[in-house]
Amino acid sequence: MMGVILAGGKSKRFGEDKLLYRVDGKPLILHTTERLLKARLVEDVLIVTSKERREKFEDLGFSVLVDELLIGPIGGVYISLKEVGDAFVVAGDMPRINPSFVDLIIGTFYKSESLVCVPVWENGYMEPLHAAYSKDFAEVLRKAIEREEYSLNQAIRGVNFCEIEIENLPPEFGESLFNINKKSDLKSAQLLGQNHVLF
Ligand SMILES: Nc1nc2c(ncn2[C@@H]2O[C@H](COP(=O)(O)OP(=O)(O)OP(=O)(O)O)[C@@H](O)[C@H]2O)c(=O)[nH]1
Ligand SMILES: [Mg+2]
Repeated sequence: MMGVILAGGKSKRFGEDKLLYRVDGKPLILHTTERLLKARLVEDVLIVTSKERREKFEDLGFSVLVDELLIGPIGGVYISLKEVGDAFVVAGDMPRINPSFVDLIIGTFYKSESLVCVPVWENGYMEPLHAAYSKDFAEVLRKAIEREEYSLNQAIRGVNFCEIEIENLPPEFGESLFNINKKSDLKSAQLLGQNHVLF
């Protein structure tokens, strides 16, 4: 299926466009896309961002879908499913994506009858920005957006979805969910990079 990378956020906590910020010699978003493309079940990737940033990502060599809504991740997921059908969606700020974990989620999705397959922590916390979505979920999202209900988590909880329990998996799969929100998160990203060999 298509890999979709959400890149329409404001990077408020980071203080400048985090997805173009260079980490280990290249923009953060390239770390995310390169890892996502290593998943066997991801055919290609697509960036979903604002009109203003379209060119910046095209210059990096990506296909770009413009998010006119900019109401948060729910809008990016909605537009992608409408445009490309089934998709594996991640946030652009996830430089430690584990391709085997992505394949596990997509494989589980294909075997299930669910509209969404999403990793879930023991405490119930869901990771909707590292999840497989059916094109049929677009209609559910359209209705939620129409009602001005912009919580992706709430929309998922309203349908038949499958949960992938993170704590039951190898610990390096959990690292896949690590994301960069503040400048200080970069330190942990680099440390992980030096100490762990994922594949
Ligand atoms: N297409 C799209 N992507 C979004 C939108 N809002 C957030 N994202 C992306 O979703 C991912 C996770 O969001 P956050 O970690 O909160 O990133 P952010 O919104 O840029 O950062 P903050 O402003 O600090 O919250 C990031 O890759 C964002 O670029 C949106 O309205 N549309
Ligand atoms: Mg984040």
